[in-house]
Amino acid sequence: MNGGGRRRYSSEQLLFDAPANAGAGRWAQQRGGVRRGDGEIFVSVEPATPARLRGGDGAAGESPGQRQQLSPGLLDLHAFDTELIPDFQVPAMYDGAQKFGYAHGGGFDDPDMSFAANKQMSKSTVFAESNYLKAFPEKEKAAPVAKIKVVVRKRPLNKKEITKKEEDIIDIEQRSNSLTVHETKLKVDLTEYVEKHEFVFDAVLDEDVSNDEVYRETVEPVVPAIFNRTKATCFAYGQTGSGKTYTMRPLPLKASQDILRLMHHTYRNQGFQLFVSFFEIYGGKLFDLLNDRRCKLCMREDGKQKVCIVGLQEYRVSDVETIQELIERGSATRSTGTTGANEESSRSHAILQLAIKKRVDGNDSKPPRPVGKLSFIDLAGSERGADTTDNDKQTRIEGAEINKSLLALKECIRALDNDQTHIPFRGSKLTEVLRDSFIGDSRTVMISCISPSSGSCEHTLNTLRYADRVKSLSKGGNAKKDLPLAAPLRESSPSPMCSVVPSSASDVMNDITERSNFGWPKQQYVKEQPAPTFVDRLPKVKESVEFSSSNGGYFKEQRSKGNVPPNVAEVPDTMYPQGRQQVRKAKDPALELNMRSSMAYPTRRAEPDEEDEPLNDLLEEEEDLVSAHRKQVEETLDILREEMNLLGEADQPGNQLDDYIARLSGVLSQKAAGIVDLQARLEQFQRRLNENNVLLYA
Ligand SMILES: Nc1ncnc2c1ncn2[C@@H]1O[C@H](COP(=O)(O)OP(=O)(O)OP(=O)(O)O)[C@@H](O)[C@H]1O
Repeated sequence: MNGGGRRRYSSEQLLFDAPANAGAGRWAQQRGGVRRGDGEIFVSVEPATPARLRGGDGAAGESPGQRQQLSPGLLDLHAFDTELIPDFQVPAMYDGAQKFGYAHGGGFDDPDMSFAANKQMSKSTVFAESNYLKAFPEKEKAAPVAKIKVVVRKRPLNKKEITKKEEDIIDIEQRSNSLTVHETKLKVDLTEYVEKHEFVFDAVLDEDVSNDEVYRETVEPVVPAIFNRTKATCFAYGQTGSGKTYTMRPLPLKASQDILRLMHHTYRNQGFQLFVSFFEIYGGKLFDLLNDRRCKLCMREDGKQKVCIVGLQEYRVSDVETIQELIERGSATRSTGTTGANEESSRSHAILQLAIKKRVDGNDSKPPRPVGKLSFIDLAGSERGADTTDNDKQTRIEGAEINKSLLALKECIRALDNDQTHIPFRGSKLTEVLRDSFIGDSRTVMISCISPSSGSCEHTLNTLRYADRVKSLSKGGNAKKDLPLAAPLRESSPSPMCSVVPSSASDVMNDITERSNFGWPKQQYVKEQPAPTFVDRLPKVKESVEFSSSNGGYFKEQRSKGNVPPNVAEVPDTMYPQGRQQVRKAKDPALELNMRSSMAYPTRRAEPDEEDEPLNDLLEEEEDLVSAHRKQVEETLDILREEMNLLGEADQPGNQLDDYIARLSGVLSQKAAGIVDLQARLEQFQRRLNENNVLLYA
């Protein structure tokens, strides 16, 4: 499809390209001050005004057809024509958004680095941007659109992290789309060393990149495609507080502006219409955020296994102001809570969909035909699973549910990765709802949000590994994997990243990648390197410790190799390859001292007895965890058998629906309980490792 060795997807080979994760964010934080009257059908006609949004009298000039644009409460998520279309060249939106009014740092961007929680999009900006419609250039250029694009965005250190003197451990190399995580680790003898993890993605965005730039890098290129029957999905994934909501919040509005611009210019008089819906998945249930979560939505499958959301309201919109008000209203209704890392953390997955439909035969009385769709998903935080053991019951239930959907997402990704014909979309509400967005002609943009702080290192690595896995989907599984850096760095030329084949997404999106410098010359874009205050290039020493990446038997393995306790803490020479000076920022002398001391090589030989006691405990706990895992796998197999029987019986004529529902419900609860239990054990073990200052590969 996209050439360059990219995997081809057909409607049989269901595509699920997104990794997932979760977040809490609010696309807009405050109520927009505009409410729809109870039970009223909201119709927006152009140009809509807030008064109309209140559902008051129909505006002059509306046609009767326009006044009945609320969809009939049954949104067929699969109503799109899934016939595959060849790769197409879609028209680019326009030449440089800045030219038409997207000023840097203005509009919906948030230049405030102090992390103010509630940020409002300025009304004046919105109204001003409506005027861009008039300025839309006739000239268009063709731009290929990658099937999957994985972008990483690093946020700045926040006040709390700065106060705690946490280090920024992420180096971003925008020119090569690579980033490096510097992880401080402890050997089993408690000596420290720094391990580098390098990743390459389709784009990496550092803390200075604005939301406008994020939009241009991620969603803008796919917008024109949805006029060509494409379903595009944009996800934010990352740990709590990593910036998912901050990143996602402005995107739908910016996309709506571009969609309207295309509707009013390129596709003028072609009968296209734009519809907005906004719902959340909370506790495994669906709620309409544009209906004040008043009633629970039902997801149904029709005879053709198409998923429909019964009761979800869709609003036809034709101006930016109305869309903004709807987004604000939905965002304000969204479920949020507090986590350790984020005071206003999303508890739900929020899904905002912009659907393009077309009038049938220019006739307003017939329901318009779905053409394409753009979905924005702000997922709940990826480590919310930790809450399952630490918090109150409600939080634990939320955590379990979030875990379930994230696990289901992973399962879908794994299944796609293995070219399985059956993709387990039914694993969670989230994957069920998203199913149609990943089959047929789809485009997926995943934005992995990461925190720069040393305290978040483990979560950051998890997020990046997840992103890496998704990226590998887009290129037939040969993505550069996150490696402990030993062999590849030693064997490769001075700059290991040079040896990395660019991702196929990058191949396909050459001109977009060119624009990853966001429209201005690369030179300008690259941050000026501060004068190095500390160069942590290590002396070349012989690597003597091998690390096992397998979870089971790490300690045993170390012991059998005689590495416990190790004689001398040696640092693999490959961690900081010669020929490439790793410049890191030492923020103050104390920190510099710290960094230096973390590089020191203690030579004290630990007494075996000193080391053995905690180690034996850990060994025992490790064994317990592995046994529990084994037991869980066995139980899962039993459950699977039970499910197969259940399905077999369900296919028999005259089967009892009640019995089926009850048994299925039991099976699912059992499954979920097993996973939650194992997760709790795993977290307990991780905590113990941390208490003992032992860090392992994730
Ligand atoms: N790139 C950024 N620049 C400045 N501030 C940011 C950036 N990213 C995030 N923030 C700030 O960090 C805080 C947490 O961000 P946000 O709520 O988006 O995280 P989240 O990933 O959605 O968290 P959760 O999963 O808990 O909902 C917010 O106050 C936000 O304003």
